[in-house]
Amino acid sequence: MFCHVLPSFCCDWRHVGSLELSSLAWFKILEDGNHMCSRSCTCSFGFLVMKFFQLHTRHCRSSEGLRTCQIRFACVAVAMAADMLANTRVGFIGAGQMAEAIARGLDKAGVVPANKMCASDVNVGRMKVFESLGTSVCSSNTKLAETSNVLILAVKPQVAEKVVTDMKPSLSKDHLLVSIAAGIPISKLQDWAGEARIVRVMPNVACMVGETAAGMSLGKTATPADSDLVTTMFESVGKIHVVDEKLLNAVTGVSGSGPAYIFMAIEALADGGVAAGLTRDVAMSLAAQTVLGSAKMVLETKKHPGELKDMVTSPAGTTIAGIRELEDRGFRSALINAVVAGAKRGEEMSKY
Ligand SMILES: NC(=O)C1=CN([C@@H]2O[C@H](COP(=O)(O)OP(=O)(O)OC[C@H]3O[C@@H](n4cnc5c(N)ncnc54)[C@H](OP(=O)(O)O)[C@@H]3O)[C@@H](O)[C@H]2O)C=CC1
Ligand SMILES: O=C(O)[C@@H]1CCC=N1
Repeated sequence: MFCHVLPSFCCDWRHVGSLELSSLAWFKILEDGNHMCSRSCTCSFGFLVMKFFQLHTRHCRSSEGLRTCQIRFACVAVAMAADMLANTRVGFIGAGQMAEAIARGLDKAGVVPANKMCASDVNVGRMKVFESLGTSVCSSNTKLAETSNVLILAVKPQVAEKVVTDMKPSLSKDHLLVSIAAGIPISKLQDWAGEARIVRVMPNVACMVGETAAGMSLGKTATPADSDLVTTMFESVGKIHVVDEKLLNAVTGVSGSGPAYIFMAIEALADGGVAAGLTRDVAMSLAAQTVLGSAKMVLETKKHPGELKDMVTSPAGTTIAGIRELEDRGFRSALINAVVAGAKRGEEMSKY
């Protein structure tokens, strides 16, 4: 069955921009896939499995054939993803809030276990935090480059140039540098880093709970396999979209900075609840759960938020009274302006 399916399958797989493999490697993966399936069924590479399922559906006419092939492709997907991640050693340059959020998320998802991550930071306290996660720590960024093939640049943008240029002699084309620094263009990162392959990602802090919203753009020498690896890593802690690099500042405005706006909204909703007589605990729980439920409704129903808002709004009822207040005070306009201001600030930062 594989002999029948494989040629067009390989073709499709390449078409979606994945690993380039010789046919021998493919057969090894197929064999390993069968072996791994029995012991790795719980592997969290659902998106890869789905890709394989979708691609394969075109090749199977009978439901029995489809089922058998789906199982085999699932095995292949698991084997490929495991193979890709097996050689990945993630090093965090800067062990601050975002590095911790990503490290915790990757470890929790089982995609990169803590013992395959390392961090370096000028702040000893932050290194201790990473040690407590079970990762190793390095005494310098240069040492980090010696032990890690995927480096996540997680220092503040203001120090990024010095940090990366200091590391340049220890970077080679075998390193993938994933920068999460706001506003720093790939062209500058490439100049500072020399031969390392560059991917720029704008995630948000919700990596920590597996619900990040991220955008990414690839540098010129980054490969489809790099794209797959970064996608796998960030899909294990949320959602990631590939965007044109010029739109990454817009991503920063919406979802990079967005959690801060939503935290403020939750705090303000809870304050309102307290003002109306609720205890702080109950008000906070109601406010946070309301944001969670509303976001889920947008994502799961795929209905326009305006339509969902109308579902809540009874004629002459309580909600329209509240909406009128918000409209009077420019609620929507304030959010739109906040996103645009964040994006504009990202553009300014890219010019330093
Ligand atoms: N916070 C967020 O929600 C998001 C942040 N980002 C981006 O992520 C990056 C990190 O942000 P964040 O985690 O908030 O920042 P943090 O300040 O929490 O983390 C940066 C860490 O890097 C350390 N550091 C400073 N200089 C060096 C150096 N030379 N070598 C190694 N480590 C060093 C800092 O130490 P010290 O404090 O002592 O200087 C600090 O511990 C930024 O570029 C930001 O734009 C992207 C998306 C979201
Ligand atoms: O405020 C900042 O600059 C960073 C980037 C996105 C979120 N925090």
